[in-house]
Amino acid sequence: MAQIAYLGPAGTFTEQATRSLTGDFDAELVPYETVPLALAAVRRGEVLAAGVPVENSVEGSVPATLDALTADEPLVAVQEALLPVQFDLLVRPGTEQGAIRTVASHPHALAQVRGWLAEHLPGAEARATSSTAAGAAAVAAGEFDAAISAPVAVEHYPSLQRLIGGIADVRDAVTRFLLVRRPGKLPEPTGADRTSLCAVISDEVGALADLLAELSLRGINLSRIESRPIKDRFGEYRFFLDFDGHVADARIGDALTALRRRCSTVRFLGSYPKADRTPATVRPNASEQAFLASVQWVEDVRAGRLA
Ligand SMILES: O=C(O)C(=O)C[C@]1(C(=O)O)C=C[C@@H](O)C=C1
Repeated sequence: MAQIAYLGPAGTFTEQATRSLTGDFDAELVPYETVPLALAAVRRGEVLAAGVPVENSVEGSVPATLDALTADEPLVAVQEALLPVQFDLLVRPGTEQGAIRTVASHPHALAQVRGWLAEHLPGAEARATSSTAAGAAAVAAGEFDAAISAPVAVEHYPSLQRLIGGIADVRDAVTRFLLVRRPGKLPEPTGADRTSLCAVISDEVGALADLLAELSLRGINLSRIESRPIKDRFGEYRFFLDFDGHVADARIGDALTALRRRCSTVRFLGSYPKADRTPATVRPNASEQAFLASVQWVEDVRAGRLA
């Protein structure tokens, strides 16, 4: 049976998302304490893939995931999932709301309930844990008074109880997750795909604008751009780009050849079906037929068949 890593322990949002991503095949889910550890297990071949959180509609990208994706040997995303995110406040039985002095959770989760905590637990101190479920485990162990957890967590920590449910500063908050593997056969194009990559450009006038122009000139819709510092050289950045389309599509392949020439480093991070299955809108002069016909035209000119 395939083993799939996820950010654990049991009861995280990532576990839930990874279960939905691996629902089609027999998989044993293996918890890891951090995203870098889960991705390292994929790189070593200890597990087939890992489910990782990548961005949240309220708090933005998950830096640990972006950094770990590019820190070492290449990995590629093969599937994507979106999960609505609301939280429970878990406590040991008998704990009253007024007695809560410490609240533990993942920093991304704490950021998504900052307003709620200020209003309902103004005296409580927020404590960061490696995941929401790690917060619940710490409360069960008596280290903190309460945890901000995924609604599924209470099933995994029977010594805890839900004091309050449905907590969220933003009602319709969503987190996006990826299933990541070592490079191999890519998912087939579906017409509703996303391509992710990471590019390093030189520090010169217009470099980022020129990179983006390569996409817009080919009618490619950019859905996310994010920069992360390179870390060992102050002022230099990696740009993470997500755009509509599959590397098998002519316009995307053409754009990638241009980016490869323009950027000092390009790392392909996958072409995979979009979770919401919204097809890419492609203008006529960027369609597959338009690209293939223009390549054919150049071949005919080169072969002396056309002028
Ligand atoms: O701690 C968890 O439960 C996670 O799966 C991590 C994570 C995140 O990194 O954003 C996932 C979803 C929520 O947005 C809060 C925390």
